[in-house]
Amino acid sequence: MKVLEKAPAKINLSLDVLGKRSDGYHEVRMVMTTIDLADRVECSELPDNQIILHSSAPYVPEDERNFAYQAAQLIKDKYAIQKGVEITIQKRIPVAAGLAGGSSDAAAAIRALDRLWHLGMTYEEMLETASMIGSDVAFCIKGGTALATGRGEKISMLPELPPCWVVLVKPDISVSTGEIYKAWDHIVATHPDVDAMIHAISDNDFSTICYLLGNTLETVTMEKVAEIARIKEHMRQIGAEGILMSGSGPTVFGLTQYESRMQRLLNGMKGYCSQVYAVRLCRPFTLLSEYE
Ligand SMILES: C[C@@](CO)(OP(=O)(O)O)[C@H](O)COP(=O)(O)OP(=O)(O)OC[C@H]1O[C@@H](n2ccc(N)nc2=O)[C@H](O)[C@@H]1O
Ligand SMILES: Nc1ncnc2c1ncn2[C@@H]1O[C@H](COP(=O)(O)OP(=O)(O)O)[C@@H](O)[C@H]1O
Repeated sequence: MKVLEKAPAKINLSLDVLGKRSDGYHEVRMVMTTIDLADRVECSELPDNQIILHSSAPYVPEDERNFAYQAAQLIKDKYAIQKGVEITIQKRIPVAAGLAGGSSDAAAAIRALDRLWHLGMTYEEMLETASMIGSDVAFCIKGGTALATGRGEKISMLPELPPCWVVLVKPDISVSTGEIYKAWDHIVATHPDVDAMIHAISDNDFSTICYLLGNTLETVTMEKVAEIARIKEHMRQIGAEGILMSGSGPTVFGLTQYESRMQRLLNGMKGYCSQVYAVRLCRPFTLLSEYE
């Protein structure tokens, strides 16, 4: 038997850091949403007790360092599964981009293995496994639009965003999430208004959502990657209604409700950067346990 799951990328609409915790992580408050730029994760049962993983992208580990591999190992241990699995990941999400590609692959593997091995996992059980892999994996279990708190693993679902286009521009450079958080400790931070963003989403108010976009990590990454400021300025000139860096970066996204403006952004930014995508938003997943 084979099970296929889509693994969509996320963007952060509002990302605030409240401070450093005693466990080394940072306490965050962030509003995130999934977008229709997605990897594909396929899980096929193997008769013998092993995990094999293939990825279509270079530089993505295919052993226990891969987050989807870790998901399979954790589930096999927790549910005492004596069978194996072959995981094939077709990567479309740029790697180390602030788009949570690896986290979403892990979440997709959890959903896929729940179906493959008929485990009947509840959402809470999936969240528990997700949190053992990485901070962003819990959000990726259901996707959609949500508030994430704690180190990112506590999820409260929010209403869906008004429909819009998301244009993504990924500079040809990668940053380390850990280093960006560490550098944040030494800056005078600006704090986005996360509560106002939640209200704007509840009001379905697209222009206020655009106005309130904010990411406290942006200043840090911008100091390291000068191109981010240039991309933002270029997108502003073309006419994106809201512009922000996602996560720890370096990907910048622009929002627009107009197809003509999306086309202008896509064409304008393609001449400027090699990795440019225009996508829609994604609805949250309905989990198998929620059908019952
Ligand atoms: C910044 C965000 C925003 O959504 O996304 P990305 O830029 O990675 O997409 C996340 O907080 C990233 O989450 P994730 O990528 O899962 O991070 P993890 O693997 O858990 O942690 C990587 C490293 O980042 C730091 N870290 C992460 C999360 C957090 N709340 N505080 C931290 O200080 C820690 O140093 C940790 O060792
Ligand atoms: N399935 C995966 N896809 C991509 N990267 C992965 C995966 N599993 C583990 N990784 C590791 O995680 C690192 C961060 O990848 P990614 O999740 O794409 O970053 P970000 O959260 O910044 O978007 C990569 O450099 C890679 O070594």
